[in-house]
Amino acid sequence: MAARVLGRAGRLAAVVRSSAVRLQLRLHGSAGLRFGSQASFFPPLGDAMLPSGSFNNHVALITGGGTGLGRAMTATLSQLGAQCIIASRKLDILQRTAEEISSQTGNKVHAVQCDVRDPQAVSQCVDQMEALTGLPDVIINNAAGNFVCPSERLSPNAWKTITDIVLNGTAFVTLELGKRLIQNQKGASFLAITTIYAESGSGFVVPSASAKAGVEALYKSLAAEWGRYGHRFNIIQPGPIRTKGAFSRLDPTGAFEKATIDRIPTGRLGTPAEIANLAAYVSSNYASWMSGAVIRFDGGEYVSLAGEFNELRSVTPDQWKILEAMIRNTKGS
Ligand SMILES: CC/C=C\C/C=C\C/C=C\C/C=C\C=C\C(=O)SCCNC(=O)CCNC(=O)[C@H](O)C(C)(C)COP(=O)(O)OP(=O)(O)OC[C@H]1O[C@@H](n2cnc3c(N)ncnc32)[C@H](O)[C@@H]1OP(=O)(O)O
Ligand SMILES: NC(=O)C1=CN([C@@H]2O[C@H](COP(=O)(O)OP(=O)(O)OC[C@H]3O[C@@H](n4cnc5c(N)ncnc54)[C@H](OP(=O)(O)O)[C@@H]3O)[C@@H](O)[C@H]2O)C=CC1
Repeated sequence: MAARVLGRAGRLAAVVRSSAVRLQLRLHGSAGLRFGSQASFFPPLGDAMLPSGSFNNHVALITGGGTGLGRAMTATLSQLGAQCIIASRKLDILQRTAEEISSQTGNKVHAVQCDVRDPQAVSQCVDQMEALTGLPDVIINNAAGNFVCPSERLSPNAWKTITDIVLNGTAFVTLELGKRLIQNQKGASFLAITTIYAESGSGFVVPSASAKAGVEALYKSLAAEWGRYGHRFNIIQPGPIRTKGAFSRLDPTGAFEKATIDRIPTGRLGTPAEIANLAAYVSSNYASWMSGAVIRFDGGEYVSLAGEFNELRSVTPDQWKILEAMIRNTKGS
């Protein structure tokens, strides 16, 4: 009897061992489910989520509002009734965007040239804004600079350029407006756009990771300090959303796009309209109790990268039968 049981266990172990070799070969050959196919479960919606008029009589400043995600946020706020000011270095691009959005929504978008690295330029931009619209109710710090680069190739000026735009630029805009709003006893919503690797850090984008982490510390600190002046401070950490500015500097050949999508549990990139809806909600009076929040908006990419067993997604149900048998076979060992 004992010999029969031992014989059966031995045969099972042999089957399991040979199946395990086949399984290993197949895994190394990247067999299994294609993760990207899950996108059909998560179709993006493009229309504005908040009721129309949610930003009537509101003024919004969006840095970097001429392109990419900043442009999408400006379009949504403008559609919902806000008077917007968009600010960055390239006046021609800002003016084109402002005209296009104004003509679509019927609400004025103003273009103001400003390099956020220069505190004097920021102060002049706010002067111009005060003259055009008065002080803002909504401030979105969205302007940024970035490129992939091995850290050993970074010059001091490369480091300074990125950290000046991202951390110092956000601080200059926030402090200049904060002081004037406090003086005028006017409350406002401040939103900073960071990135998921502000939390984890990331190789090859080290100046950006360091500066975005600084922006998060700045906003969490001011959420605690300036609530007494009527100011809210929140952070959105986007995952990958296709924009010319980001993709041309972070994946110039397009070689990494498929791998990026494959690791996102919702199987696709985000869209500018989706983040614009979230930014509009966070900046609106519907979110008046939200301050100090850090909202990760990445289709699940961060947790997907973090969990050390997540690669087991590529194991098929048949392969699981084998793995389970192997694990159960360890009983008593
Ligand atoms: C594996 C991933 C695969 C796929 C994913 C794809 C995409 C997205 C996924 C996630 C995104 C997550 C986060 C995104 C964060 C972002 O911020 S994206 C937004 C990017 N947008 C921009 O950067 C727009 C603005 N950028 C610019 O204007 C320029 O690129 C700038 C360089 C940042 C600034 O221009 P400026 O004219 O002021 O500066 P320069 O004089 O040209 O350069 C200053 C110094 O930097 C050095 N430099 C410039 N480029 C590089 C480079 N590519 N590599 C190394 N060094 C560089 C330059 O030489 C200067 O230094 P110096 O020579 O010592 O003087
Ligand atoms: N797209 C993505 O996948 C992700 C984006 N993000 C973040 O989203 C935000 C928007 O990025 P995205 O739209 O993709 O990229 P863009 O390159 O389109 O946007 C960056 C904007 O910043 C402005 N800008 C750059 N330098 C300065 C400066 N010195 N002064 C003022 N404005 C400046 C640029 O305008 P100009 O050249 O006219 O100055 C541009 O409009 C950024 O904060 C980025 O870090 C975060 C994670 C993922």
